[in-house]
This record gives sequence, C-alpha cells and structure tokens, in this order.
Amino acid sequence: MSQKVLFRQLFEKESSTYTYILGCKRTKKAIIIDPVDLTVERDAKLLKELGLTLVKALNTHVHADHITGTHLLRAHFEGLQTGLGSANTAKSDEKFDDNFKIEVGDINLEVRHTPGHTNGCVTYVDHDGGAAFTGDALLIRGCGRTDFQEGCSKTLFKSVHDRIFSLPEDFKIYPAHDYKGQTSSSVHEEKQFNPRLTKSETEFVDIMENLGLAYPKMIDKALPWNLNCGVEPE
Ligand SMILES: N[C@@H](CCC(=O)N[C@@H](CSS)C(=O)NCC(=O)O)C(=O)O
Ligand SMILES: [Fe+2]
Repeated sequence: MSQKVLFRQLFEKESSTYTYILGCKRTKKAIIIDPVDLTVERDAKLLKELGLTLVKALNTHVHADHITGTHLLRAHFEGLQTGLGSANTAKSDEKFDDNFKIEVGDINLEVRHTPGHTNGCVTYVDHDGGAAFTGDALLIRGCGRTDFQEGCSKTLFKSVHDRIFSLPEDFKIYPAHDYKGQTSSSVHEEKQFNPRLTKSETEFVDIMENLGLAYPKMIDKALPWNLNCGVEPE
C-alpha cells in the first residue's frame, strides 16, 4: 500500500466478508469498501479513532449474502456518498462507468467493470499501492459463483483474465470474502495456483456448473435491501 494511505482490512464473521478502509494521511478523508450492516458501529468507531472522515462508501456489487452497511454509515458521517458500478440498477449516490477514476485526497482508485459473478460487479484498482479489491469476481484460490444475479461463467472468465490478470504480477488481491482464513493473495499467485482460473474456458465453465453450493441463507432479504442501498424497501 502507498505510504500516503492508511489501510485496514476488517472481517465480518457471519458472512465471512472483508471490509476495507483506505484513509488519506494528508487530508484525513477515507473510503470504505464493502461495509456490512452488522459491523457498522465497529467500523465507524475505528474510523473516528484514526481521525478519519468517511466520504465514500463503495460496494463491489449488490451482495446476496449480507446487507450492505453503506446506508447506516450515513448516520455517522454527514455528506457520505455511496458508490457502485454503473451496470447496476440498484440505488446509489454515484454510479461508476468502466475506467472511472475515484480520487479522495491521495487515494486513487480505478474502477474496472468485472462482470460474471453478477452483471454489475466492479474491481477497484489502487495503482499507486499495487492492490486490487476484487469483490467476488476473484477470490483467493477461487471465484464468485455464477448461478444467480445474472451471473455468467464465460463472462467471469473473460473479466478475470482481461481485467485482473492483466495487472502487474506483484499487485495484491483483496477479495470480498474468504471461507478458509486466507486474507490476501497476488496476481502472480492466482495466475499460478487458482484451481478454477488456471483452467481453459471450457473447463472453467464446467467447474462453475458443478459447484453444488447451497443457496445463500440471506439472499431473499439481502437483494431487495441492497438494491435500495441497504434500506428496507417500502
Ligand atoms: N454460505 C454462504 C454463501 C457462500 C457463497 O455462496 N458465497 C458466494 C459469495 S457471497 S455472494 C460465492 O460466490 N462463493 C463461491 C465459492 O466458491 O464459495 C451463505 O449462505 O451466505
Ligand atoms: Fe456476491
């Protein structure tokens, strides 16, 4: 991570979600990526202890397994803007087109559209810090499932190869989830050892069609709330 940016990786255990805080040391303005409703109080307290003002709460996609904390964070930080990729129909203050550049003080993130797990997934790339926040597009030694939310395994294969594996090999990978206690990886590691993405497209599609994962416990509640920015729909 860049010396100019304060960085924290936080974990929410019910959904095994990683939330990331990036704080500009100069301006004290901060961005949070993939906050969870259950851990908003913890995250807001930490931000305040670090002397940071949260100005943007971003999601990598409309989550199916938990409710986003973006709306609840507004109560702690006046003027907070929520953000999401522009391919989503969900409510959000900002919608980012492909290659859009987010700037907050000395924090710079490039938005790369990486559909496939959902049609609206994005990866936030920190070129200065050499890191990519991949959401569920690329997990450590895995990837997001493609069996709901307009998922498509061929699209995901292309997104990961064209938009994530094309980054420098030493870029770190920070996913939205991990179910095995792993915290980060690198482009080099995933290109070498990811058991799904090292395969041909045909083999990848076959793997994804036979994952046999259970339907996420919270999906029926989480999707309508998250389409409404984490607020209960009327
Ligand atoms: N058991 C969990 C959901 C687990 C799950 O389906 N995770 C998603 C990411 S959250 S949308 C996924 O894509 N997993 C891929 C994999 O290979 O594990 C629950 O019930 O919430
Ligand atoms: Fe997801």
